[in-house]
Amino acid sequence: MSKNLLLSFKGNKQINTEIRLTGSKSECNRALIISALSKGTVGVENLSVAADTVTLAGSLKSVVQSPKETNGSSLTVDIGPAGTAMRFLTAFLSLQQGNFLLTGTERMKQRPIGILVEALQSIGAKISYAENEGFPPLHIGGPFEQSQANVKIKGDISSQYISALLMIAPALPQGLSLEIEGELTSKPYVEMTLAMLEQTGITHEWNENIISIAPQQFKPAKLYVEPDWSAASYWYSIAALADEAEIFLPGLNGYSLQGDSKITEIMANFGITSQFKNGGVWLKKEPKQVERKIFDMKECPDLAQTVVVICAALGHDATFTGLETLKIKETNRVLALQTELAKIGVKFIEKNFSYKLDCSGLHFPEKISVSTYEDHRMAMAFAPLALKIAEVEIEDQHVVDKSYPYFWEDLAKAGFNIGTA
Ligand SMILES: O=C(O)C1=C[C@@H](OP(=O)(O)O)[C@@H](O)[C@H](O)C1
Ligand SMILES: C=C(OP(=O)(O)O)C(=O)O
Repeated sequence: MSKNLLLSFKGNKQINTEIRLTGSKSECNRALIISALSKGTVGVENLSVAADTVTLAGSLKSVVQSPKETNGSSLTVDIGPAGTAMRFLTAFLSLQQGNFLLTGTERMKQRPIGILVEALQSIGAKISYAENEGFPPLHIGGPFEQSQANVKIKGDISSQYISALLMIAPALPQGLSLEIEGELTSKPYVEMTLAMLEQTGITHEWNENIISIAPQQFKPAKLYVEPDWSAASYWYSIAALADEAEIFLPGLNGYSLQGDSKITEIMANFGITSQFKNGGVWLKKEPKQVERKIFDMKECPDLAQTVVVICAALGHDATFTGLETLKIKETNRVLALQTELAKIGVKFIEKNFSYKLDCSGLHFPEKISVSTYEDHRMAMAFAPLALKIAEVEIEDQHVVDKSYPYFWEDLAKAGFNIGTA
């Protein structure tokens, strides 16, 4: 495990900075898979430096370059902590010639994948579990002969299963018709997948709960990756916790494919305005009484920790809904939030499928030490607390590499003091 960091912010809590964010992890993951499926017809611009996308790019390269003889040997593909890559590769590798062992971190082996595996098996894919039923690692032997085009799939556990299937659909001889059962969680991510497929000429039909994609060729295209709005959310948090803030994030636009661009709307409630000009977004802090009491995170689960910590730090009692999927992400994020918020006297209480923040005991000690549970978003959501607490120790500095490797450098640029603990 890498070193812990000590964060502090000396002097006036005024932030005035320009931060160039890396490309969206979600857009990159899709662009890389689509590009690989298109066999080079589709190119990618502005690739992210996020470790998850670097790992996915490396895995795809190793698969393409691996010898194709069928002597029974198997290529191990280890995607570490990258959940989206795990789900997308499960579908992608089913179509490739060869045998693969798809694995990841110990946490990855606890993140469910049975729904996607069953859907793929139902159309003929050859996948089996290497350890525990329903979880990675997986043995995948491809390619397969497609037995049918119709698939029923549960929509309320992870949208990544659906995106994974939609991306391989045009390359399947019969295409795919996905019937989504139950409510669809993280819907903007499915819309992002379809929009990026459209940019490469792939058409779809979406009628009620059925999404269909016929067999089609990818058209020559360049997929341009926008900076990461989930990463931008930490700058909204910094603006909210500072006394004064003016922050420019170049490259972000108001018509994003990323559902997490909803942070602009959420943070307007906290007096953080977002103005799109000069090729980016300008964040400004205006005085405002926070009134909104309910936040539904179903469409933007990756913003949950950011917004919960902002409310806690501002002593704003609010109710959160749509957090059902948080327990199966990099860590059990609900439990992690409950444990870490207790360190500033805030309770996060589960009641009838929603969570209520009780900030009545809020206090800022001289120092807190934040555990990060191998979750980049725990580190980044709690780091802005250094604007309220003299010393914030964050466990495992490299945990942020997953989506935002230059996070600490960017904080230093904005005026935070960063030392090793
Ligand atoms: O498709 C994607 O790129 C993602 C979908 C979301 O997952 P779920 O659909 O599991 O909520 C999100 O949390 C994840 O970080 C990225
Ligand atoms: C949930 C996340 O990632 P993944 O599922 O790709 O591991 C995330 O980045 O917050």
